[in-house]
Amino acid sequence: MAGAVVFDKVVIFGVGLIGGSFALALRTAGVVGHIVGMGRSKEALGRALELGIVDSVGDSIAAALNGASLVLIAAPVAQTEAILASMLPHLEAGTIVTDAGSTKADVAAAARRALGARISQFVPGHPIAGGESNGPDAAVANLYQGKKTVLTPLPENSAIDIARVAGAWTACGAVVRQLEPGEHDKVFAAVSHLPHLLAYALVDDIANKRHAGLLFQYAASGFRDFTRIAASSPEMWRDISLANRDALLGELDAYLAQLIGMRAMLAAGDGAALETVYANAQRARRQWTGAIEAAEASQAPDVTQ
Ligand SMILES: O=C(O)C(=O)C[C@]1(C(=O)O)C=C[C@@H](O)C=C1
Repeated sequence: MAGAVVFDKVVIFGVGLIGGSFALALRTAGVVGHIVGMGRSKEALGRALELGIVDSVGDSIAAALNGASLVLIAAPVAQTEAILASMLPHLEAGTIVTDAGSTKADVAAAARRALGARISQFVPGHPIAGGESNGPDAAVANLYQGKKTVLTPLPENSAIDIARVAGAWTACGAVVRQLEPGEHDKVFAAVSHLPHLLAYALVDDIANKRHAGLLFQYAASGFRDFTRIAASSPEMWRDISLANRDALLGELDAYLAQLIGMRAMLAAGDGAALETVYANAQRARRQWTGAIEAAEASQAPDVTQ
């Protein structure tokens, strides 16, 4: 890849869907020398090695971090502080550390507690891509292609380190944006964390009904589309929900108010009011998907030449 930043040694904590796809994407782009996998599951690490996602599995944090150019933490967000604290004694001055956590204010605070004066080496990030499957077998080289990655740099980060982390994500095919951590957490509470909570809530509610078997037997594509994300990792979403609790509570309250309003329309048989909500939502949803399609078309290579 012409002009791309090259990373001699990349260490990835968590070699599942997110970390594994990062490894495969960097490798496909030809911007990485050696990739070391780290993590708590020996089974996942072995599988990542077998699939060629990583070149080796770290025997120890000291050995893994020796000469590392870039470290990605792709583990549930509640583990960030412990992982960074375990890295600190072995962290070389030239190593940049980033993460893929879905919440950013708590990650920044955890990093400050764990790294102290070395905080400048940590550039927080969040790739806006994923899926309900996890583990190394779910990893794919094109997961980040055309997707956004949001960096929420800290005041202590150098422009060079921010650019290097941005370069890694650009090499993966992602479009890099920057947000302030609090703003990031508010945005994703609304458009990612709340939808996950709602999908889990609906499936749990149905599953707990006496006639759940009958209901699932007839549930079709509408239910499938609405609830796909309820198949995601409960541990990951427990951590995200708690880490972004205040913003998520705010969004949940607003949604409950919307539901109460719609319940009243339904109870009153007010079809016009219900239809207005449905029409507003349909218009907004179509505008949103239209904008995505237009952006994809403008990014697609010109095949007419
Ligand atoms: O597609 C999915 O399954 C996802 O959950 C992806 C999704 C999202 O909510 O859009 C979830 C968490 C990540 O932080 C980014 C993206």
